[in-house]
Amino acid sequence: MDLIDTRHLSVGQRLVNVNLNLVAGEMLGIIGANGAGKSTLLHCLAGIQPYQGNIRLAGTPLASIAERQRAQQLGFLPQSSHSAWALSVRDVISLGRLPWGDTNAEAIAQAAAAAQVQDWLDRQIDQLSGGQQARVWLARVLAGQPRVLLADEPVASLDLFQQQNVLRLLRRYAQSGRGVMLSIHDLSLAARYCDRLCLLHEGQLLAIGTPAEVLTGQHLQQAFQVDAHIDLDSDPPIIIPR
Ligand SMILES: Nc1ncnc2c1ncn2[C@@H]1O[C@H](COP(=O)(O)OP(=O)(O)OP(=O)(O)O)[C@@H](O)[C@H]1O
Repeated sequence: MDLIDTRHLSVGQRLVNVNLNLVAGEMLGIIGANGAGKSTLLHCLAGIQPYQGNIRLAGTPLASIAERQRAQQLGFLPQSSHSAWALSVRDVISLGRLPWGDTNAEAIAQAAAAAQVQDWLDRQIDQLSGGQQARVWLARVLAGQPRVLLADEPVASLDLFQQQNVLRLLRRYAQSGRGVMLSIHDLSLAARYCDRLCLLHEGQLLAIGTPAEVLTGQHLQQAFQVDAHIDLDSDPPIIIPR
């Protein structure tokens, strides 16, 4: 079943006629050069960017879904988050329950454990490092237990161990019958963890499919202007500029 499908999704020249879908159980990686339109696409799906065309959430037009229901179904982790207030980690994670109007202690504890932030619940978020804060904001989204989790570069500020931890947990999250769509610059990690990839180039969908279908020399040359060494058969996969 398609959790998300877009038809002729456009935002001026920033996103042009993008047709894609997110299937239940899958993790879909959005890749492309700086400025290719990855955040713009995620912002449209998250309901914070006006667009032309159609987006459907589990078959229902997104525009016809009440804001609260939409927030229950779709969780969004922006590229960077910060709090204007000195909130505790527990308070930040609890914000993820706002769409439900509860403080489901089990959901909050599970989210904190998954993002490995459970030891900091009583600390102030502004007294954590950048990468530590990023995991707390991820826990906030997880606490809402959305059917579709959208994440804009969720591993950009994380160390090697936490990149692996977060990508594994997002994959498990998708495999539980939900869906995850994330933008990611590290193509080797994208190939290793994503079921399918969607390659954007200058706002257009250049390719969508399995990592082997999308990560070809020709596509990477067109999208990134690099001649890349690609070895998807090695474990882990290797994609680096020559
Ligand atoms: N608020 C905005 N108003 C107008 N144009 C914008 C706005 N935000 C981004 N853009 C433009 O839209 C295009 C796509 O930007 P977007 O942020 O979606 O790219 P991206 O693929 O996420 O890039 P990056 O990898 O650098 O995060 C870029 O040309 C950018 O300059």
